[in-house]
Amino acid sequence: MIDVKTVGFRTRIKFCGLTREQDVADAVAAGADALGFVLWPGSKRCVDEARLAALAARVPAFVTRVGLFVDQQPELIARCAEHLDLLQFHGDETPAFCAGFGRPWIKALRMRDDLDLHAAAEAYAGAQALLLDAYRPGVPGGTGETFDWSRIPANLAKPVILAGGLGPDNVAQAIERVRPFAVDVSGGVETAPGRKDCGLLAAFAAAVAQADRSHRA
Ligand SMILES: O=C(O)c1ccccc1N[C@@H]1O[C@H](COP(=O)(O)O)[C@@H](O)[C@H]1O
Repeated sequence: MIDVKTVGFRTRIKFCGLTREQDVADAVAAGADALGFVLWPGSKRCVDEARLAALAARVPAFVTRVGLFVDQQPELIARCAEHLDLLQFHGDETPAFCAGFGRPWIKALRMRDDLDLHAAAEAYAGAQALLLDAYRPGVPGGTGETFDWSRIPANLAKPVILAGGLGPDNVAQAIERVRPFAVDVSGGVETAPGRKDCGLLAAFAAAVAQADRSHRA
């Protein structure tokens, strides 16, 4: 397991749900480590394969291109993977399904009351990390809601990507409480679904950097 308390550690940032070239540029300028593209048609942030290709081509080296899927056809995922560095599975995909595309992957888990995180970490042992998001029945993600961060055990066997209702105003508190490997945000840096705001992207990244500095002090 990664020791996030190591001197020099910095909390990684994933901005998710990008749909516009300018937002890609703004997110990279703000200091993004990863950019997420939603391929699930049920989302207002969904991009089709052509848009994915166009946006992914704008992402510079050393910034990870992440594709988000919710229980989708393997043929679509395989085609999209050509433009992606990492796959994010946000539905009920099995570990075997997630591992079937020859790409690194992460598994999103929605924090339902009965979720056993240790068991999930064991089941999804092949994942690069677990992304933890709020649970709302019938909605696979992107709810803009937080969850009880104290439910995340410190000794989980996988790196944690904390998501769900984060924004410039609460991300520092979230980092202080959880010490995740990375934070993931969509709605908290938008003016409308799929439309990121340059100022909010920068404010979010600044809040993460400030939280990291406070931790080291
Ligand atoms: O963003 C979406 O529309 C979406 C749809 C379906 C599954 C996941 C989705 N987004 C993911 O949810 C987290 C949390 O979103 P928010 O910050 O609370 O708005 C987001 O980071 C995406 O990874």
